[in-house]
Amino acid sequence: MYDIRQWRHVFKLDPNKDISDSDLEKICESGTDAVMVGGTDGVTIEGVLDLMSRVRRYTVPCILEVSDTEAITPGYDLYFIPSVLNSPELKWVTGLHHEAVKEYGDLMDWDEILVEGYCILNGECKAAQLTKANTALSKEDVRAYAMMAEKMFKLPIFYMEYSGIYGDPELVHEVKNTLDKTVLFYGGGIHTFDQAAEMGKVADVIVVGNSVYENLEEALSTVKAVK
Ligand SMILES: CC(C)=CCC/C(C)=C/CC/C(C)=C/CC/C(C)=C/CC/C(C)=C/CC/C(C)=C/CC/C(C)=C/COP(=O)(O)OP(=O)(O)O
Ligand SMILES: O=P(O)(O)OC[C@@H](O)CO
Ligand SMILES: [Mg+2]
Repeated sequence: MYDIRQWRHVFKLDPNKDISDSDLEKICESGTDAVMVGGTDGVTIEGVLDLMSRVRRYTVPCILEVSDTEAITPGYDLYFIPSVLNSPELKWVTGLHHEAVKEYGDLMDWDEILVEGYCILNGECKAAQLTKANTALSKEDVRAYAMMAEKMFKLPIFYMEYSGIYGDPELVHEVKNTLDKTVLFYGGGIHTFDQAAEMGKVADVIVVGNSVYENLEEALSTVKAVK
């Protein structure tokens, strides 16, 4: 139904932040491949439902990136489920997932669910703090997580998460060369056309989050940089 291997660009909206109708229209009509709803903190069912109903006015695919079992609702096109491969706490790798599948497993349409193998690389970001991710990683460490995601666990997505800071395009390039089928998502610190173009050359899909709330016109320019 949705072929993420064709995607190049995703906007990530935070249910914990306000966005006006006119800004949301620009985002949804920008030519991005999808709008993903997700955040680390303050993710409530009200926020998730509000963004879903407002993004639904447009034809752009709408994804919920699940970070809290209390804030899941039917009605999204796809559900992305993060599993933080470099967290030492089982809870963030398979623990919460086990609880959620116990509760919703029989109701779930598994064709709508894609697991993201997360590798968090900015130790200062909220997701790293929450999951106590080990971000002191060498190139070999990151490549090994990518290989595990693809070859061992057959995950559809490997997500290099720098949330809040611009990452290392050379490392992203190395990881891209490690992957064959698994789609490489890059997210973090993309604000400008040039940054999007640079990361877009090495990652399959770039994710643009916070800059939407900081400088929307520049954020919109990132779509044209990769498409
Ligand atoms: C009928 C019905 C309800 C259907 C739906 C079925 C369905 C989809 C069920 C889900 C089943 C399932 C397996 C759920 C998993 C549950 C879960 C809670 C998993 C844990 C996820 C996880 C590891 C979270 C940790 C944090 C994380 C990695 C978040 C990702 C998003 C992220 C990094 C955002 C950036 O953060 P932000 O808040 O924007 O940070 P700043 O403010 O600093 O920018
Ligand atoms: O907010 P930014 O830094 O753009 O990061 C995007 C996304 O990877 C966050 O999960
Ligand atoms: Mg954010």
